[in-house]
Amino acid sequence: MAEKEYTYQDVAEHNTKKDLFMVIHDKIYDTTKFVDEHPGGEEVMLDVGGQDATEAFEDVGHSDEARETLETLLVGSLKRQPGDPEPKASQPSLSPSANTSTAGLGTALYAAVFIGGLAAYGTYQYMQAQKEAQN
Ligand code: HEM
Repeated sequence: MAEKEYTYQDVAEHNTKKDLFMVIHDKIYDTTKFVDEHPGGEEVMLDVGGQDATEAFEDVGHSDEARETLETLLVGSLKRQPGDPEPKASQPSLSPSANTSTAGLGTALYAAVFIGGLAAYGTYQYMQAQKEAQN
């Protein structure tokens, strides 16, 4: 069966108890049949009906069993359109600025070690010179 593609607009139309879709990790799930069986209650399901439920689903820390159930409800994948919200990632994404500052720290560390080395070398040279002056 070819995977059907839905836009956020398509999913948003399925937001009632009788017709309930949700987006989790950019996949579309038809949770209509499951909503009554949900151990976490129907209320929370209806809250995110027709929307991206990735964060809500992941925040609970659902079991592997819950994830297996989820897979049986798969009906398609999300067709992202310009202007749609970014994928909701549960893991913190590294922003470019965070990367730069980490790189900056590395460079500073190398610089510190290098300067330390120079100072030690300088001291050594100085002591050698002192020794020779004594002879
Ligand atoms: C189709 C999607 C979902 C499936 C298949 C699912 C399945 C389950 C299952 C099997 C449990 C029992 C505990 C476990 O095995 O982890 C559970 C508990 C729970 N779920 Fe979901 N769930 C879904 C979506 C959601 C969403 C979107 C929310 C929140 C907005 C939610 C909130 C909860 C909560 C709060 C519990 C804990 C209930 C308790 O411990 O008393 N679930 N879910």
